[in-house]
Amino acid sequence: MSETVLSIRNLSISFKTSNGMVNAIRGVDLDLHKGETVAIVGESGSGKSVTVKAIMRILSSNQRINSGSITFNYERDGKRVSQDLLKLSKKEMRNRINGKRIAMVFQDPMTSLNPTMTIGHQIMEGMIIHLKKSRSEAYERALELLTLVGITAPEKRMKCYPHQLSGGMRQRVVIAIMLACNPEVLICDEPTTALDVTIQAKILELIKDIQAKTNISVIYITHDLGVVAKVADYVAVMYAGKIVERGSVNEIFYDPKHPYTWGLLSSMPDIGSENEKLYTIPGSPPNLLNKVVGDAFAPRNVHALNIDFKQEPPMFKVSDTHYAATWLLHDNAPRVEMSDTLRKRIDKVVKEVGSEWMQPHSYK
Ligand SMILES: Nc1ncnc2c1ncn2[C@@H]1O[C@H](COP(=O)(O)OP(=O)(O)OP(=O)(O)O)[C@@H](O)[C@H]1O
Repeated sequence: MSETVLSIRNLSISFKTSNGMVNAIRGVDLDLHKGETVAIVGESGSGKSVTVKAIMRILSSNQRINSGSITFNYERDGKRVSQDLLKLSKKEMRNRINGKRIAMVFQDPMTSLNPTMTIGHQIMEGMIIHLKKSRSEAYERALELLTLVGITAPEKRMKCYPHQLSGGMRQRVVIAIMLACNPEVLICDEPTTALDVTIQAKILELIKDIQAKTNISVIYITHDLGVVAKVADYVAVMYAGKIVERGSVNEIFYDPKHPYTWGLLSSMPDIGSENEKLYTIPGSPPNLLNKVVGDAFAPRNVHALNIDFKQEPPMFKVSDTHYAATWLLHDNAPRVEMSDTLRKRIDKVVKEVGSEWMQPHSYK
């Protein structure tokens, strides 16, 4: 397996609110390796955005980091250094990390673009400030980046303002801006949801393409398991502020172990045929203002065991790369498998999505 670029350990984060403390992240562990894509999936409110915003240290001021570390291994002055990002000051984060070594693409490209500046200026700015490039060097590189992200007539586009471009083009420009400083990690927070399906597919292809060319590591946040299937090497499934299952994309799609993952896969729209009623997981996630006892998913889990209501399950090892936090994996638990209906639905989507992502994983 390739070098670990980012390693999150035991991360717990709460938010102070007028109703009390919201325990948004409860002991997250996550690794990102060089050149690989980890997708974080889960329902709304499961803690995906808080996790990546913690990496960038851009959480709101009511945040409290209760425990944990976020170790980033990166290149500085020609040497590999290891740094706990939680120990850096905001200023050090701004000068050394954000935008330069870790870049983030948000759902709405307009949040990252300045409407009053030409896109050329915006792509060149980071290179001039962070990489100390001359204007002409930055200009040449900006043209290359626009070409890399699939924008034709780049000289002409450099002079455009964001409002003169379509949504898909703006997202491409944001990706070009994010790549300008050659970051080692790119974080994409549902960057395609605001776009139509064809453009979505093109942006996903673009991110994969860039990864193949630059060996950048990517964290991809999404609700959409279809997207995961297309972009990810590894998947982390989040529920109520915890990662409840993680594994390679094949392990998560072919051999999911956590009943929550079964639920997510069953509710994946791509799987249901037109006649089939789309499945939704019954109930709703717990209120994180309250202390969670046992397995947070237990009240929604038809396969719940008595222990689920009393004790939190540890991460059980399924393979070197596959772990799941469900008591169903305990030796003494009854044997429960995903339903036949789900198995059939997964097989169907595998056929639909097809292609190389369902081939055995080869580690880079
Ligand atoms: N500033 C904040 N103050 C209080 N609670 C917050 C704050 N930011 C996030 N939370 C809470 O933290 C939890 C996790 O939120 P997060 O945005 O990470 O979810 P998510 O999985 O990214 O959801 P979505 O898919 O809807 O973006 C939620 O319960 C949310 O209400």
